Amino acid sequence: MIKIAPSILSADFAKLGQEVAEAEKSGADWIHVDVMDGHFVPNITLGAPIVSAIAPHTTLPLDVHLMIENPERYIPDFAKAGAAFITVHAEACTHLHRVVHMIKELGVKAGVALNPGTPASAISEVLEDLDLVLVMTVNPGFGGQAFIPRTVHKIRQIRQRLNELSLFNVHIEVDGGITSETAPLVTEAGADVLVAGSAVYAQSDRAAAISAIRRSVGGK
Ligand SMILES: O=C(CO)[C@H](O)[C@H](O)COP(=O)(O)O
Repeated sequence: MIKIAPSILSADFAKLGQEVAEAEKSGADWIHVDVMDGHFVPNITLGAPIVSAIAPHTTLPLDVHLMIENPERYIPDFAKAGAAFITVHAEACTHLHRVVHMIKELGVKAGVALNPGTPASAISEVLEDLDLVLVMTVNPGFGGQAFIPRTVHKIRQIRQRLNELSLFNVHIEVDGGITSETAPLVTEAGADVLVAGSAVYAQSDRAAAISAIRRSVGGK
């Protein structure tokens, strides 16, 4: 079953509680929260207090994507704030294995993200410890960017490796430029969680937007 995770990066920040509640009512599966620090990526968004503030407005899993340097400094705060998943970037972690285990020891599911320029091999030594691999299909930092087609082969490569290792429960999430046109390309390659920012939150009818993405991948 394909999961759709609207990214609140494209939501109205002045009414985030309502925005996450509306996404849930409109058929979303997870809520994706983009945390940016102005160092790892050239944009600043939000921190753990905002995650705490939106948590009571939804029953959906909060999928927190840390686009920050030194994520280990903030992981306990995001766990306490109610994150169901915490994803760190391979490029931001000198001690990736330690960081992944830190997330898991806090009782949170652990993900690692790869930028478009980072090969799948960057996570080969931690693959068996992960709940989720996030393949960035744009360079992180901003919503509304164009999907990078070259990232599709990496999704296929990672799904193949997960299958070889019998790791059938590890999610492959994609993020950036996901629309009804690009969603079939990534699900065919093996992605099962689709982050969609502008394709959901920039639309006036969020339920129709989520349905359109779901239909594009065969309603799976
Ligand atoms: O992580 C992100 C940007 O770094 C966002 O989640 C992503 O860009 C979603 O926006 P859109 O669907 O509009 O591309």
